[in-house]
Amino acid sequence: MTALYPLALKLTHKKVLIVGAGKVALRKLTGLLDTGAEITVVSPEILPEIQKITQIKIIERPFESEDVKGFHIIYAATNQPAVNDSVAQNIEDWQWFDDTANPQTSSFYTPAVVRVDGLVVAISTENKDPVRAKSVKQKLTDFLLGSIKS
Ligand SMILES: C[C@@]1(CC(=O)O)C2=NC(=C\c3[nH]c(c(CCC(=O)O)c3CC(=O)O)Cc3[nH]c(c(CC(=O)O)c3CCC(=O)O)/C=C3\N/C(=C\2)[C@@H](CCC(=O)O)[C@]3(C)CC(=O)O)/[C@H]1CCC(=O)O
Ligand SMILES: NC(=O)c1ccc[n+]([C@@H]2O[C@H](COP(=O)([O-])OP(=O)(O)OC[C@H]3O[C@@H](n4cnc5c(N)ncnc54)[C@H](O)[C@@H]3O)[C@@H](O)[C@H]2O)c1
Repeated sequence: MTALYPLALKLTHKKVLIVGAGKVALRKLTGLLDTGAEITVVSPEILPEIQKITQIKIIERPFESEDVKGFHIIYAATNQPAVNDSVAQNIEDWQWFDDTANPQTSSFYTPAVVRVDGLVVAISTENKDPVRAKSVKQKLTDFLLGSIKS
């Protein structure tokens, strides 16, 4: 596999679309909320925790192919692989796309992120072991918090 390339992106005023509004979508949203991105969610059913978020636009219906137009970053996070695939098929070359359940069609993956004392550390397993990314995040957080105290 070719090497992945990490970036620290400024997302202020960038347009982000999340297709689906379940548990995975909520996790992506949680990571994006403080970034200044302009976030839209499209999904027929919306988790109550997502419904409560005031600074995002919610479109309460199934995905339509035109929805991806103009978005810089698009996540497919539905529980329907065929819907995620139809999002992928409408992505243009300049758009960044993450099918949260399909590395083949994705052009990036979402890392686990640690923010401690002015450091931002992103941990990726190159999509091989997300649970390991979560566990390394916890250990690194404990280590960094410990190193601040000492
Ligand atoms: C790091 C984190 C960031 C985030 O999501 O924001 C993240 N997953 C997290 C948690 C988590 N993921 C899963 C569980 C349930 C475990 C269980 O069942 O016990 C939990 C734990 C939980 O939920 O607590 C399962 C899982 N995840 C993926 C699949 C594959 C699939 O669906 O096919 C499966 C099913 C696997 C299976 O069933 O075998 C795929 C992806 N998960 C990624 C990221 C990307 C790759 C990152 C990398 O390179 O390592 C990618 C490709 C999605 C993407 O790129 O968007 C976040 C850490 C939370 C934190 O920060 O605390
Ligand atoms: N990336 C990860 O970390 C991870 C972890 C576990 C599972 N998964 C995968 O992600 C999928 C989603 O998981 P979840 O727990 O969020 O599921 P979920 O059931 O909580 O949510 C699915 C969402 O998709 C929406 N949806 C269904 N059809 C749609 C359509 N036509 N248009 C737009 N939205 C539509 C539903 O309304 C719902 O909001 C799972 O099926 C699994 O394959 C990924």
